[in-house]
Amino acid sequence: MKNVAVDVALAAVRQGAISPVAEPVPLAKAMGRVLAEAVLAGRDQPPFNASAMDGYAVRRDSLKTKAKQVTLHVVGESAAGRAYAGRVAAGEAVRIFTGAPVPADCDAVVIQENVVRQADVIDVLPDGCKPDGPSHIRKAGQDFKAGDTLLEPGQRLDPWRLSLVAAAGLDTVPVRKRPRIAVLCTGDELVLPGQTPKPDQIYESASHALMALIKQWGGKASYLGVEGDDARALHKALKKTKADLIVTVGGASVGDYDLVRPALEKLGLALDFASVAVKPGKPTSFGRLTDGTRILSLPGNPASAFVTAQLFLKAWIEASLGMPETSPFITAVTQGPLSAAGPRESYLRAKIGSSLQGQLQVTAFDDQDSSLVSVFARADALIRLPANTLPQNAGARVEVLPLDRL
Ligand SMILES: Nc1nc2c(c(=O)[nH]1)N[C@H]1C(S)=C(S)[C@@H](COP(=O)(O)OP(=O)(O)OC[C@H]3O[C@@H](n4cnc5c(N)ncnc54)[C@H](O)[C@@H]3O)O[C@H]1N2
Ligand code: MOO
Repeated sequence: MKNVAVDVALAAVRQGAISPVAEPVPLAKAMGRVLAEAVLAGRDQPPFNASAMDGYAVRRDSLKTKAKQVTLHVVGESAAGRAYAGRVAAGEAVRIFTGAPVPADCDAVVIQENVVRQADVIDVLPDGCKPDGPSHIRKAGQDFKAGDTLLEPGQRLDPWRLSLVAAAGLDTVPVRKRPRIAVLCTGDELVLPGQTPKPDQIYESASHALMALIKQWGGKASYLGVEGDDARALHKALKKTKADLIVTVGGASVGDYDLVRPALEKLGLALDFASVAVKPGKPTSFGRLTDGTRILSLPGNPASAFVTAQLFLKAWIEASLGMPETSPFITAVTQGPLSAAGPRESYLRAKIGSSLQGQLQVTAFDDQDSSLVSVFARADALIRLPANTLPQNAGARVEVLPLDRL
């Protein structure tokens, strides 16, 4: 397959994912990891009828009266973690606190604001005696019930899902192993930040973003550094790398110094596709080496590398973690006119906002050159224009891919 459409490339990348492997991790280290198994509830939550307020647990029929207020005897106390185990008869009450088990005989809690207490006697004021008033009781299992599936395999653990795992009582979670991804940059013109560039050199700026994105998306990133435009050195660096996926950056196009492909071919590269009809990012390729290592070659222009990473690297990682395929797109209205797309599916760096009417709006940056690092640093979304999209007027609805900004 030579030059393929984005959806064809995406299908090939997902097809080329590695098989997910499970490993247990402590809950404290599970943030961002993807579940290998469903999380089931072992017991009801709450496990007992619990008071939602501080006050007095009573039998509702004790509150039925024609008088203005009811007098009850306080026979005990139920605190969170220290239940009252005795019986409660009509005319009796138990002092109770938020989160404490409601005694078996009681079916309502009168909040303490509606009570006047003297020693072991309470007078329930009229506001506390309403027969159809709230019970202030959280029923056992209101949150979830024993046996419920709380989380599905393939779901990523975020702070709120971690809380749910903790509420189910698990201290260890079965998650999918993070695929190992090595990033190699190429080009004689590149020096590392902190080094002194010659007048014809620039700083290597793509790998830091790619490594951070790999980690955010669930991979284990390692940096192979920068190799110059030297076929033998490239071959050597690639040959000794142990990874599930090697991401190369730069040297992917058709110039005399685009030496990544020949170096990979010496290692038995079999390509699924050699380039993609996408702008930016055309010189993106994917395949595997004889030893099974997957190869994703991204173009060197930073914006091209970041757009193709967003599309293909993310999809590969998610498929290798066994995550379900979901569409990342939302719809918004373009604030300005947009030029025609041309024969490649196009991704414009853009900023999302909202109008006074609450409509989601998106504004493409004027300069869409694929070398621009500064524009990506300001963008929070990509506008997707299918191949051959005609010029769009301001106000047209467009598909938008929000970036995973922190
Ligand atoms: N005659 C043609 N020329 C080009 C074509 C083409 O089809 N025919 N394609 C163009 C397109 S599209 C792109 S995108 C670029 C990509 O080329 P490469 O992947 O070979 O990338 P390089 O030439 O190595 O670098 C391009 C550009 O990016 C800078 N770069 C590279 N790596 C980094 C890095 N890690 N950090 C910062 N900047 C980096 C590099 O200095 C170049 O300026 O090819 C077009 N040419
Ligand atoms: O595809 Mo290149 O990435 O257009 O600049």
